Amino acid sequence: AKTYTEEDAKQYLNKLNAELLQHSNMAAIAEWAYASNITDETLQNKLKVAADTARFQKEAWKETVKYPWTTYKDPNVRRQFKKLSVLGAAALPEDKYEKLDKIVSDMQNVYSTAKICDFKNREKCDLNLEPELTLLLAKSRDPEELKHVWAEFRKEAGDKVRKQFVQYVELTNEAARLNNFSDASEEWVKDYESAEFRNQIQELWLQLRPLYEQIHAYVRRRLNEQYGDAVVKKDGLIPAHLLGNMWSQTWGNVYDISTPYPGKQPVDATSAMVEKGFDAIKMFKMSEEFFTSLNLSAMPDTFWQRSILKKPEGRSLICHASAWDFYDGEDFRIKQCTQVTMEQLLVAHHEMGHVQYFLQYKNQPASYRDGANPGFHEAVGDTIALSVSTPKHLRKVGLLPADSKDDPQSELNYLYNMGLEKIAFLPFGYLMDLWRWDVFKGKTSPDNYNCEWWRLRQEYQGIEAPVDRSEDNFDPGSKYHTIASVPYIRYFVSYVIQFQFHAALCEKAGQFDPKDPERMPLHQCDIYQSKEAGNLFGKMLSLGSSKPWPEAMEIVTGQRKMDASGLMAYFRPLLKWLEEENKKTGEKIGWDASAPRHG
Ligand SMILES: C=C(C[SeH])C(=O)N1CCC[C@H]1C(=O)O
Ligand SMILES: [Zn+2]
Repeated sequence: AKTYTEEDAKQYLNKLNAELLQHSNMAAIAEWAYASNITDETLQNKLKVAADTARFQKEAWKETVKYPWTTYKDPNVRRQFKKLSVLGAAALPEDKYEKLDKIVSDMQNVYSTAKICDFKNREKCDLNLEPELTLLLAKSRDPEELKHVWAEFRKEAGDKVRKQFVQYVELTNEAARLNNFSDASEEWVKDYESAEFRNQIQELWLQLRPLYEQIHAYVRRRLNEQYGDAVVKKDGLIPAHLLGNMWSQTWGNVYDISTPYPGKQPVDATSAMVEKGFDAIKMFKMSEEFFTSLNLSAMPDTFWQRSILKKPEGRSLICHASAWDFYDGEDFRIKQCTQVTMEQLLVAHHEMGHVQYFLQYKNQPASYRDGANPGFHEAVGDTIALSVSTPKHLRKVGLLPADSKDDPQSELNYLYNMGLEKIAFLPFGYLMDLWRWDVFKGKTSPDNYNCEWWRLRQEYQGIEAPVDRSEDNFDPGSKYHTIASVPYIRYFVSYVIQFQFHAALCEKAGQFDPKDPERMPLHQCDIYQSKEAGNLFGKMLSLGSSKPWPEAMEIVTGQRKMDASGLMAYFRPLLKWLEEENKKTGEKIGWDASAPRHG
């Protein structure tokens, strides 16, 4: 019989690694072909290649688990076997695997091709989420038009996939149990490698909730001024359609109707980008240049040849922005239906952060080609974008008027605008998987999917639906990650740790001193062209998932915990101002959890 010594195991890992990369490359090519051009044949090809890959993974797994890897001495060998011993969805019988893959593909198709009729011109019925509905929700100040867009999209997207989603939950849980998890929620948090992870997240939310309640109270007051009591009550829940975003997850698009100090220098570079003739390529070239200024990697030629950076005409595709690793060390791509706006410039940096991570760990073995944990992968680009967003940096690159200066009121406006992106997001980033964890555990059953969703939206975000909701609706399914089976707590983690990374890199760049934060405020820091900061970041990025994430965290920040210190330091001046302002206007902070439901 074959022996399974540690030496044998190392040989086995080398052989298996090459095969895994080869299959991952083929699977990525087939997935890209479908996501960038949705047709019956690209779907069939994707399902076939995925089934072949699953068959290979299952065969490999049967061999992998024969190795007594927990007895091996080399922690690196043990760690690779630990990761390779979780087979994932490929553990399902082949017919069920294909059924699950088809369901998720079809749900993405429904979501990505959903179209509605225009509010004003009911004959025009070809409005897509990107770019038309996104633009309407950002720019319209007509509550009735906003309500129409909000409700009609949900009819065409989430409501249409409710039945498939129920089957998706059953199959995903079946796969998790075949991997010895009690349900899919346990498998979804495994990469955080801590039994305390969900408690840590809850602790962070309790620490950050006061900050959220302050900005919520201020925005509610400004929306009440804008739209009146009949549309927005002064002390209740904020109707979801007024917040400038299809999911009310970031509120940057209501900055211009809630500016603390109007008439000061702009904080948004969109008009300058349009004026200077920016296009998608220029936005991504600008992002690449920031990374190379840090002594991090440029994009390989194939990136510019094969990425899709503008929405192609005349075909269906998944527009939701994504970054792709093709696991051959050369082929890395982004697919983004880019619009020329500041918000999209930041999304471009977000996606380029993913590709930078791919590039930094491209020599790691297959099982280590991931973020230290999924939150790390989401935090790379956003960390850089915290520097890019500063008025100082935007002036330096000619995207804000050079003569503008950083007077206290302009600074507050800037911090408020950042708060509308980063603080407003926190409860949404948390509740997405609070809802799904309970669905996978069976605590939330199909007959109260939507009721539970709106209970969480009310409890955590203090928002409500602008029109009546029932179990005929399926609003969670109108969010991409729900129907694409992409976990979401990674973004909550990212929005916390990106400020820890920013504080540490700013310190390294000599732009922040935690012992004297007043001297150089963290929100003014721009690490542009700091090779010291870039080298420190690169040291962590190159590890991939080869070490437990606290070790990766320690490389950058000198300590091993995920904590709110960076975020609180960054927003301290804003919190102080919001508390004073809300006290001055006598705002009620928070909302009644049992406030009567709208409509
Ligand atoms: C841009 C991406 C691709 Se990973 C994304 O899905 N994000 C980035 C921020 C939160 C989340 C969302 O859009 O819901
Ligand atoms: Zn991302």
